[in-house]
Amino acid sequence: MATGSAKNGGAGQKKTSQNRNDARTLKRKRVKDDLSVLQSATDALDPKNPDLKKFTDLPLCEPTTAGLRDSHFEVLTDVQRAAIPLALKGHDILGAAKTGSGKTLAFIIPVLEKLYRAQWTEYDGLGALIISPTRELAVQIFEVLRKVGRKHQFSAGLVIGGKSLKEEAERLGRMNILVCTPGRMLQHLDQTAGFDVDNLQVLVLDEADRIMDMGFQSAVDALVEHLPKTRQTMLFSATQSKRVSDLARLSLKDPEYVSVHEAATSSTPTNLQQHYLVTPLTEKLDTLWGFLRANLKSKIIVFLSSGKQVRFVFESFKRMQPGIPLLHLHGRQKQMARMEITSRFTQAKYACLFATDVVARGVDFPAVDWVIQADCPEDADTYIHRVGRTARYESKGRAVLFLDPSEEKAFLERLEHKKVPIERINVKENKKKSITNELQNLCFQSPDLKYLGQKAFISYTRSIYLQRDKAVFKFMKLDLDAYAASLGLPGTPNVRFQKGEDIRRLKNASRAAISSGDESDSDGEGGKKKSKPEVRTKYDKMAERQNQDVLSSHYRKIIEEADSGDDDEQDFLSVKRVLNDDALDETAGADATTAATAKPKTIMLGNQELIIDSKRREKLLTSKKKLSKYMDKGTKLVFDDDGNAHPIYELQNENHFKQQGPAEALRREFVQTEADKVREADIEDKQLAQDRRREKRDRAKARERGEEAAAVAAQTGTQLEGCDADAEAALDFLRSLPVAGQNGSDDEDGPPKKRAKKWFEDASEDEAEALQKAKKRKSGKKVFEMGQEPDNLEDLEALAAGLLED
Ligand SMILES: Nc1ncnc2c1ncn2[C@@H]1O[C@H](COP(=O)(O)OP(=O)(O)OP(=O)(O)O)[C@@H](O)[C@H]1O
Repeated sequence: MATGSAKNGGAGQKKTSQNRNDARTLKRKRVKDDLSVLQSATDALDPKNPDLKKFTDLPLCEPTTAGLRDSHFEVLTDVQRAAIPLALKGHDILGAAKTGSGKTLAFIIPVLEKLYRAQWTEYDGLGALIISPTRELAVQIFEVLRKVGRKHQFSAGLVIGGKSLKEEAERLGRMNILVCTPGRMLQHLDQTAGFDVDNLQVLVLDEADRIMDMGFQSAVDALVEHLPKTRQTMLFSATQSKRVSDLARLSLKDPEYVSVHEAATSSTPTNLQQHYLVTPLTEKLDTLWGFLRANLKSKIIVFLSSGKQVRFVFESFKRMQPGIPLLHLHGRQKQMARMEITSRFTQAKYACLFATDVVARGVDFPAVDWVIQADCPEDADTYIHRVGRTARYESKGRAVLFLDPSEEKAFLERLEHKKVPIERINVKENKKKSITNELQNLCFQSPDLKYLGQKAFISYTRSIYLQRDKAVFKFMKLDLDAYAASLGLPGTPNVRFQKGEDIRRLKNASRAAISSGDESDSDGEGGKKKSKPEVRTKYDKMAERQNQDVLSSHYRKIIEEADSGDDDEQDFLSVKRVLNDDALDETAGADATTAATAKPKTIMLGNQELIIDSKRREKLLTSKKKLSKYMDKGTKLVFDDDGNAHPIYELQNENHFKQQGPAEALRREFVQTEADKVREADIEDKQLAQDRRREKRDRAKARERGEEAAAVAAQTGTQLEGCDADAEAALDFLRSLPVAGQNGSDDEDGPPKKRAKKWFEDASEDEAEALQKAKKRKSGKKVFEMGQEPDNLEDLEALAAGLLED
């Protein structure tokens, strides 16, 4: 039975496996047929067909179609309609379309289709590489890929750093599609053994113009060197570079230019309202604060030029509590923090995010109402990307650009050239409010905030100085002192140019040139500028005076950083504090003198020069008591019988001294007299000691007599009730007696006094005492030390015996 059944089972198994093979063959055939249908449909596809409206109109495989359907994507956007058919046909693509127009899907769908059609499996290795300039954007692309590609069997990974290289490397080998940032990817290509990209089918560069520009140039060049030339390449951005050199570097083959909005009247979304307002640099924070207070029920992104600006504005505004949740994001934050903030802002209904250009490109925050560019962007392209964070897809949005009067003309020309429609608005006069006082208070109360303010000041000044477009960013026109004051700083950080050049001097030099007509682009403003007398506020003085100790470590840090030269920023600029306070004069050194201001008032007090640099000092001059510390301390005098004053130690008149006799004889006479005095004092001391010993003996005899009387009373039976009471009475009596070595004055209550050691005390006295005690110890008797008190009867006996022996 067992065998038979086994036989039957074997036949059944054979049949099942036969069926499975048949099913597999059938499936393979079906897929092959599907693929050939798909391919013929793709070949027959007319990319310019105006009837292509929906994703279902495209020759897409079932998993992609299902993924799109489940993600509720139905209708093609312009860029998708133009780019996807060309990409499906295998063309290299150079795609440019407005922000928020759906470029991500325009490359993700062709990527999925390409690998599906190649029947890519896990054994084929890496099939597609998508590169993004920022981590935030990479994460977002990865999310879209996961959503739309959910019905596919491909494995996909995110390589953006933030994890150990080893951890990432272990998983790389199994990935079919990777979304990455250029630097991290290059690191893997160089260092991860067995990571093979020879088979790569598609390379995508999102925000290609950014990836191709200076910052990533070398990383991208090195990366492309690892990739096979046979791949398909797609480049997308809202502001596309068509530079031949860039395209050559990526070895694009006859790329198709997809520029769907080229003919449009504007390069920004039509549902975006754009405005600018002219606000001097010194009033920028006032304007920003006023704007936030007026838009508490909004979702706002505020772009600033550097991480340091972001931190300072975020920290100071947070302390002033505007009434809207504040967040901040910049590239120096840890990866986890960046992701956390991104997700919090995504979910928030009302919030204000202060950010650098790290989120200027590609990031798709939902429902942003306002984009504020508080610092002018470096160029019109950056402007377009920043404003593109609102009015995405079909939603509406508003953007406001803050311009300094010196930036207005040239930057508006740049925007016009790029077809950006923008209108001027003004801040209502009654809404204007200065927050300088609040900022000054905050900087005074918090040295950390002041430190951030100084860093923000330096980084802003530096960024303006380094800008390429000198027609827009006129460093020489900045009023640095007023700008520093507007940040709440008690003084203008002394910004230094590399290799000891002082920017202040540099500015002054060119102002001189302007006034003599040397600068061609001068509009006369620089020449008109007069050097204002330096006004120091109450806060300046308070901060200088009171914060100096707390801040010294910060300043040391700034100066050390500048000296060490490991911070690229500090390579270029550094801050040296201008120290006015006397206490810090030493540290200020020669450098401070370069920035020294008007010479302060001084007065002479005795032979001291007192600097009057504050009201406090001036007030001090009215108080005699306080002044006394600056006056001479005076000399002590003694008066002789005739009432004449003499110093305590007065040198004798030399002639008078000589008349008294030879110096050696006088010296000997003096020594002899002093020695006699000491001898007499010694005799007196010895006599005193003898008297004390005698007193002691007398007291001991008196005590002895008392005890004898007590013993006689005991023998005669004169016993009172309660012997304990007797013992206690005896104790009291004995306690009242002076113990060995104590004189009468030590009889008082209270702790025993330490005997003062006399000068020239006879050591033999101590030794004799010590000898006696040793003898008593040897004899096994209890020894009482000076000041010790008897506690019980046994102690009393010992004490009495000791007294008798004395
Ligand atoms: N066909 C579509 N139907 C509906 N919504 C879409 C479609 N395509 C894209 N979107 C949505 O439009 C928004 C913007 O898309 P996407 O981020 O791809 O824009 P983009 O062109 O890459 O923008 P940017 O230039 O700023 O990077 C996203 O929220 C996306 O989900």
